[in-house]
Formats: sequence, C-alpha cells, structure tokens
Amino acid sequence: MAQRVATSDGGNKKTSRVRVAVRLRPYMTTPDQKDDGPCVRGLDSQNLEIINWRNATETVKYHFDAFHDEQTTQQEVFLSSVKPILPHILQGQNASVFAYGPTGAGKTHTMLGSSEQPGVIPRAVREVFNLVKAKDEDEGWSYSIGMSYLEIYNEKVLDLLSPNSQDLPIREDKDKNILIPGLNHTTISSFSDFDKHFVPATLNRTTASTKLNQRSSRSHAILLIKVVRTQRASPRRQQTGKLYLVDLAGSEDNRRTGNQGIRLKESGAINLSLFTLSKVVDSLNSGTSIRVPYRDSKLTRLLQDSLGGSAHSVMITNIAPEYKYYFDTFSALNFAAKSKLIVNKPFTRETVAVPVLPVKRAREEHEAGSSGTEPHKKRQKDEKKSQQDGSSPSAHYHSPSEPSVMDRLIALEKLMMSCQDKDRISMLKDVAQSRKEIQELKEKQREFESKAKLFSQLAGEKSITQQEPVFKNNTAPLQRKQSNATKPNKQQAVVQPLQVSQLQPLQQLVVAKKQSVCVKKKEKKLSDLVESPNGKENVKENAWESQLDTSVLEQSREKILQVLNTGCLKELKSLQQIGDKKAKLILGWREIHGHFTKLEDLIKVEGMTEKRFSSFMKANILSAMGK
Ligand SMILES: Nc1ncnc2c1ncn2[C@@H]1O[C@H](COP(=O)(O)OP(=O)(O)OP(=O)(O)O)[C@@H](O)[C@H]1O
Repeated sequence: MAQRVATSDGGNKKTSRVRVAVRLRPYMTTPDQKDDGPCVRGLDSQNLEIINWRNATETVKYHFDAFHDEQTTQQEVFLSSVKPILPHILQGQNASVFAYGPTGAGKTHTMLGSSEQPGVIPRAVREVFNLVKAKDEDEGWSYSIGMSYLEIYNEKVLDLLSPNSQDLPIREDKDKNILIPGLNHTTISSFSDFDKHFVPATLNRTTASTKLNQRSSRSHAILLIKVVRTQRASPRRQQTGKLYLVDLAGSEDNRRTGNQGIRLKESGAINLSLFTLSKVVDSLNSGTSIRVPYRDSKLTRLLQDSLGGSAHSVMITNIAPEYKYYFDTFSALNFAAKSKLIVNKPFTRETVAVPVLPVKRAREEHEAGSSGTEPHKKRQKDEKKSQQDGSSPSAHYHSPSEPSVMDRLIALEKLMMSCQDKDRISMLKDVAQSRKEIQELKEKQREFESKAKLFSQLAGEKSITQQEPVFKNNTAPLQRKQSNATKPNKQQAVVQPLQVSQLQPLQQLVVAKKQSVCVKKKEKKLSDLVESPNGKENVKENAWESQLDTSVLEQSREKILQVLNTGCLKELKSLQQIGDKKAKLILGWREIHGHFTKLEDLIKVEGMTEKRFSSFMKANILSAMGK
C-alpha cells in the first residue's frame, strides 16, 4: 500500500510571499450616469493612487507587486502574475490564484474572460499541459492531470461538475491536505478535454443580476487542477501538486446594490466569508500564534493551504475606476495591502508507493490521480488520526474542537431557548431594567452630542459628514492632485501607506497611516492604548460583566464585533448608543483602517471614550442577550 512519508524536497524551508497584483478595469459609463471621471489611477507598473476621501486635494498611494492598468491585456496579466508560479505544481507543490474585489470590478473577466479574450483559467490550464508535454521522458516520471470544480454558495460547497450535488464536507488529512470527500475529480488528457467539462460546469455557477452588475457571481468558484507525478521506477515516489484558481464573489455594500430578500441573504454569506478572509489575513499578519480563524468560513477553510500554508499564491485585486465604487475600491486596496504581508511556506507533498502488492498500488494510483471521487475512507481515517495525535506542526492554530462563529451563535441561541422559565423571566427583567438605563443614557448622549455639535460649529470646524459632499462634487480630483504637485506642503500630506518596508508589522503600518491620513484627528493618548499584562487593552473591568456566563459574554461580544465590521449604516445604528453620526464615524474608520480586530478598537473611533465604550458594551451585551 502507499505510505505517506514526511515531505522531502530537501527540507525546503523557503518561504514564499503572497504576490499581490492590482488590476484596474477600464472606465465604463452608462448613458444615464454623469461622467465624474476616475477616482483612482495608476502611476507606474507597481504604484497607484486614489483620492483621499477625507480631503479631495490629497491622494493615498499604494505600492504592489504589480499594477495592471486599464490597457493591460489578458495575456499580459497572465504572463506577469500567473505563469511564473505554475511550474511549482509539477514538483508536488501547491499554487493558487484568486481574484478579489468589489462586484463588477472585473474578477470574472480576469479569471474566465471570453472566447475572444480568454482569462487566467484557460491560459493556466493550457500552460499546465504545455509544461507536462515539455517534460523530458528521461527524467523518469509520468504525469496525470485531473480537475475538480466547485462553488461555495451561501456557505454550502456544491460540486459544479455534478449539478445535483448536496453540500459537501471539507476535511483535512494529517499532512494538512484539504480534502472534499464526494467531490468529483475527473482525469483530463488535453485542453479540449478540460474545456468539454469546464464550459458546461461554469453554466451551473450561481449568478444573478444586481444593480451593480447584470451578471453578478453570487458564489465563490474554485477550480482545482491536480497534477500527480509518479516515478516510473522503484521506489515509485509520487508527488501531488494542486493549483487552485479562484473567482471570489464580489465584496459588496448592500446600500448600493439594492439587494433584498434572497440577494441580501447571499450577500450576507459572501460578506461573512470575505470578512473571515480578512480576519485570517489579519491573524497571519500579526505573526503571533493566535488562532487563525480558517474554520470560520468554508472559503477560508478551503483556501487554508493557499494562505499562510504551503502554496505559492497570487492575489489579483480587481478594482473599478468610477466614483460610485470609491469606498469599495478603498477597502479592496486596504485588504490587498494586508495580504501582501502573508508569507507562505511551500513544500513538496510526497508519498511513496511501496510495491508490496501490485493490485493495491494500482488502487492507490487511482485514488491519487485518476477519475472518480476523492477516496473517502482512507482520507477520513487519516484525518481522524491527525485530529487525535495532534501531530501537525501548527495544530495549535486551529484546534478541530474549536467551534466556528456560526456554531457558537447557534449554541448561544440554543442556550437562550433551553433556559428555564424562571431564569428567563429574571433575565427578561434584567433586560427591561437595562433597556431603561440605556434609554436614559441615550438621552444624555443626545444632549451631549448636540452640545458638542454646537461647540464645533462655533469653533468653525467641519464635520466629516460635511466633508463628503465636497469630495463627491469634485469632478476632476486627480487633476487637483496634479496642481498640488507644485505645493510642497500638500505633498507632505500625501500618504504612501505601503511604501513603508514590507517587513514592518501591520500594526505599525496602521499607526503610520493614521498619523498621515487623519491629519485633523486628535492624537490619542498613548496611555489609552497601553496593553495590560493579559494582552487586553486597559479598559476598566465592569462588575456587571463578571455576573454573566463567560461563554455567553463571549458570544455577545463576537456578535457585536461582527455588526461593527460588516454592518451597513442602518445595521450599525441598530446597535445601542450608536446614532447616525457615530455610525458614519465607524464606517469611515473601517474604510481607512480595515476591520476592528477587537471590540476595544472602538475606542480609537473619534468621540468614543473609555467611559462611553464601557457603557456601549453594557448596553449592547445586555440587549443582545435580550433578543
Ligand atoms: N479589463 C477589462 N476590460 C474590459 N472589460 C472589462 C474588464 N474588466 C471587466 N470588464 C467588464 O466589466 C463588467 C463586469 O466585470 P465582471 O463581471 O468580470 O465583474 P466581477 O468582478 O466578476 O463582478 P461580480 O463580483 O458581480 O461577479 C463585464 O461586462 C466585463 O466584461
């Protein structure tokens, strides 16, 4: 039987950074839209700039591994960003290419393209066949190529090669290979053979029309090309290289998509998985051994060995130049800037086919590379064993027993449901009491805010909401930027967040960016952000918290954090003590800094003091428990 052996490509300890390319699609106007001009533009083959939303006379500059402007052809994108990583999969390593970006920014165009302008997928598959063909017979290896194609729709893994498939499970074996038992894996002998399976399967993908894109992808589509090479002579070593080609669903803002009903539900699932993707990126970048939340969404679970794992990865961030995409573009660029700091550790996955019984070996070969479904039993056994012995080097990152966010939310609901009547009544009484307190606090807050507003008007300061129209009405902001080039003072205000050394930790980048972007923002006292010995920010302990069950408290905190990170204006306003102004400030903070990694980050939002934060927490946790 085949034996798995420790990976052995000469103890390859090389690390490979995720390459990040940004592609700007051409400007597109519809007759009913006024032409505002672009809000983003390229500077050279690696740099671009976007208007600073806080001040239209400034721009924010970004530096990436590659910048592809509007004129870049499909062939050029492929040659510069994708082709170089493909040879690795013939050596038993994993590679992945994924397209990220807002709805309608060109992800499907980049990955799939059209018959006239084929995209990354057809070009990459053709190239894999060419690479195998070019291999010298004398090297002594035979190659077999296979494909699987799936979509993640509403957190369900569906086999696109088998349209009637049910939600499939995702598993991991002891070698940290991600497996999907039951997923079709079809051997392909040529590019036209691939096309024969791929084209009809693509039509199975879930798409729908939204306000922003007539044919918007509502799912993440993942094409897997597996290359298995087997030594012809003894010891018949076998190496498996996987190539993931991923067309992510668009990140979107439901205020602009006009999504309702089923579209809104889809959008929730899309945003949740992309949010988890961003949390995974944050954890990987933090460089600490905190749990990387791969398991919180199917997408990140599946991409686990492509992010911070064992793959050579390329992320192509697609962006659109029109003003209506401005905030989406800004978020996508910030996300891409974070991803650039992830380091993968590629290594070869190898098995040795021990020639004990030829019949058994033939079955192993069949399992590893030929047509049919993933071998269930063996893989499940492997996986079970790896879970038991905890032998994997990074087992502490994602303990299999750790429940996902969804699981934990469900558990919370169950807890509420199963509560004894007596307990429920007393809980509800507490909630009613705290609601009363919240109402009083809210009134005090409103009073305070109107005083603050009056004060700032007297001081002649512009609020952020007043700044927005200035930006929107600006018809040629990038030209404004050009005229500023002669003003040295303004030049100093231009931010170049990613021109800081790549090795600089993200936290430092955020600080650097904050100092330069938020010119008018009051500097926070350092003591506000000082870490306490237990790693949490120095926020006062609240007695009421200690009376709650810690797991319930934790669930409520997760729930609030999720709203803070993914909620639209209305959803933010549904939080206790968050009015229109605060919700806008939170949205603004998110646009600049990305996501809140922990609730205490809320203190960094303008106007949120420690005291207000404590009161916010109390109100919202009690309210969340009351629902
Ligand atoms: N580089 C480009 N050159 C020409 N047309 C493009 C380019 N990029 C995108 N387009 C066009 O823009 C439109 C939207 O692109 P596409 O459907 O690829 O976006 P998407 O990001 O995949 O959107 P969604 O997330 O909603 O699926 C399409 O009509 C596409 O042909």
